[in-house]
Amino acid sequence: MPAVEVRDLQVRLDGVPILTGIDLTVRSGEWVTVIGPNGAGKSTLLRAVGGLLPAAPDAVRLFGTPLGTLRRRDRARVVATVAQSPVVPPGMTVLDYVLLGRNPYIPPLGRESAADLAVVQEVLDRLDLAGFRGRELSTLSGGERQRVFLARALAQGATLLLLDEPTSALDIGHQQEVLELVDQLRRTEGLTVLATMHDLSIAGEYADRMVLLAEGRVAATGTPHEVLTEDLLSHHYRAHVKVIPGPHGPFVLPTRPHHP
Ligand SMILES: Nc1ncnc2c1ncn2[C@@H]1O[C@H](COP(=O)(O)OP(=O)(O)OP(=O)(O)O)[C@@H](O)[C@H]1O
Repeated sequence: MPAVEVRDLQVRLDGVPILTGIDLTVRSGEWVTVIGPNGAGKSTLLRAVGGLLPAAPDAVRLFGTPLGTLRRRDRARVVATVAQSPVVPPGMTVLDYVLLGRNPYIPPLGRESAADLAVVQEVLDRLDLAGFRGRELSTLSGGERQRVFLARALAQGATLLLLDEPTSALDIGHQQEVLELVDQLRRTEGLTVLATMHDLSIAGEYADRMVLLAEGRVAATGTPHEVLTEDLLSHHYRAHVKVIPGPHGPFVLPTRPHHP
């Protein structure tokens, strides 16, 4: 059974059509990355799949269950989202923020258990964040904060991870560390990943399949080799690029246009 099934998804925001006729299947254990120019609708698609938009709940099924029939708490055990700029409650420490990921497991009016704290500590260790436990989020650098957002999602223990630009603020070392960790969790814990990324070479290295969105519609879908082509990218991004083969996927290099 697929982890994500999207059929003919239409999203309008404030009367404006943002996504039109989107079909998308993500198999269990697969890593699918959505690419596309600014404003194409990538974040909106992830928000719709994560149940964060009221639009068309019947157009999305998670592990066979229509999204609209899942209660919030049950949904949170199935799908965890790392948004581009999550809202952070003022004054909150890293530990308390990552503990929010355990909310779906804490009984109403109850407190976190020792097991919840152990899960959080393990995630903090894995993401190189143990030394930041007591720090207020507002005092962290952009990259440190981005790792904390991912930590909260991993602490949630959901099988489907939605990552909206998870590495945009990270240096190349931390980019690799975070993406390798997610890929390792995918292989060892059977996580399914649906991500958006602007770095096309990195996107192609990690994804099994890619979806190119343009103006709210699916313009292409397939393996990184099928989607990351000079023709498709120059047409939809209006960019001059060179695509060269790499060991884990094509490398996409922006090149300056020729001037006569
Ligand atoms: N409430 C709204 N009303 C009207 N238009 C909206 C609303 N919210 C988002 N949009 C528009 O929807 C389009 C898609 O936005 P979205 O954030 O999904 O794009 P994206 O592909 O993730 O872009 P980026 O690469 O810049 O992050 C944009 O043109 C945006 O301006």
